[in-house]
Amino acid sequence: MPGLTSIRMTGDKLEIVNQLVLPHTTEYIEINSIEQAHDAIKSMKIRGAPAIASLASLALVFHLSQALELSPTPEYLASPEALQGHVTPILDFLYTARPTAVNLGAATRRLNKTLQSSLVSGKHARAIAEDLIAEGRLIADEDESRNRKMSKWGGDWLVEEDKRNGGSGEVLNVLTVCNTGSLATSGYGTALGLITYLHESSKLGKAYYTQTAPYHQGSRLTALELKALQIPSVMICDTMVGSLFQHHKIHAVAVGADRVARNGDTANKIGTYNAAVLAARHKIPFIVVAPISTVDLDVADGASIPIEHRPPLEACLVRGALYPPSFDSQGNKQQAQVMITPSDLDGIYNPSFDVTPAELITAIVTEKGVAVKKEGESTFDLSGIV
Ligand SMILES: CSC[C@H]1O[C@H](OP(=O)(O)O)[C@H](O)[C@@H]1O
Repeated sequence: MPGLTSIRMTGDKLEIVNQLVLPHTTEYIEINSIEQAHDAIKSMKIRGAPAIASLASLALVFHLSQALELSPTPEYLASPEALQGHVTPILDFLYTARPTAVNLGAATRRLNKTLQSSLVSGKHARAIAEDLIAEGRLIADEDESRNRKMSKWGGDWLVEEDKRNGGSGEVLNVLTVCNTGSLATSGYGTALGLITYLHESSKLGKAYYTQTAPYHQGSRLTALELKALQIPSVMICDTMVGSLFQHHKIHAVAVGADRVARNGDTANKIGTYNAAVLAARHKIPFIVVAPISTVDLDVADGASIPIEHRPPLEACLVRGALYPPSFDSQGNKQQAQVMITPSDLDGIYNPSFDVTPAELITAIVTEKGVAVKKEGESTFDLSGIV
C-alpha cells in the first residue's frame, strides 16, 4: 500500500506501524528485542497471519545481526551448541505470542529447520547465525510476490466462475471480512490483494467490507487501505451481511485465513463463518485466499484448530474510523461501549476467530493455484498442496 507498510527494516532499525491507533495516528514503533516483538504480536500492535510471521522472523534477524557486530562476541556465538541453546528457546517463545495463525508456527519451524541443517553441516556458530539471518529475511521478502501470484490466480478464477454462473465476468462486487491487505502481510495482501488485482484489471465493481468488530480491522485498516488504493468501496456493519446479500448483487466473498485444515475447514476472523453461511444461502461463491504456509496438514479438520479468545475488555471498547482519537497508549478507547463493571467481564464471550466448514467454501487460493472440491465431495483434500 502506498506509503504505509506493516513492517520496515532500514539499516539497523526494525519498526512496525502501531495498528492499534490507525487510522487516527500513524505511529512507527522500534522493535529492539525478541520480547518487544512478542508483545507487539500478542497485543495486536501488529496483526495478520503473514505479517506476524514476518515480524517474528525479522526479530530473530535483527537480534542475530546485532549480536554479530558485538565485541566481545556474546557467549552464545562461542559454539554451534551454544547458539542452538540460545535460538531454540527464542523460536519457542515467539510461537507462543498468538495460537491460531499457523504462519507464525510455520516460520519458527522453518527457522528451526535451518538451524538444524546448519548444525549438522558442521558450520561454526557465526556461519549458522548468517544462515538464520538469510532465511529470516527470505520469509519476510517472499510474501509480497506470493500475494501477487495468489491474487492473480484468484481474480482470474473468479472472472471465469462468474461467466460459468451466467455473468459477464465484469464489474464484480466482492465482500471481504477483516483486513488482509498490506497491513496484514508484507505487501499487496491476500483476499484484499485479489480485490486489488480485480481493480487493476478493471474487473471490479465495488469492494464491500465489514467493520469487523471489536478490533475493527475493517473500518480502521481496510478502509485506510482501500482509500489509499483509490478502490471504490462500501463499509457495512457486521450485522448487515444478510441484508447486503438480499438487496445488492454480490458476486463473491473473498477472505483470508489464519489456519486451513487438511480437509479445507478454515479458521479466520470472527464473523467469517456468518458470512459463509449467508453466502451459501444466497448461492454466492466463497473464496479463501491464503499462502500455503497457512495450510496445516497436521490438522485433519477444523475441530482441532485452537481458537484464540481475546481479553474480554477488548470486546467492550470502542474502536472505529470516525471516533475521535482519544485512545490510550494501547489504542483502547477511554470509554466502554456497554455498561459493564470489572465483575461483569467474565460474562463476555470474545473469540477472535471462527471456523468455516469446507462445505461452505467454494475455492481455496494459494500460490500453487486454485483448489476446488471434487464433484459431490463436501471437503477438500489438501494433502498434496505443499
Ligand atoms: C492475511 S491476514 C490473515 C488473517 O489474520 C487476521 O486476524 P488478526 O487481525 O486477528 O491477526 C484475519 O483473520 C485475517 O483474515
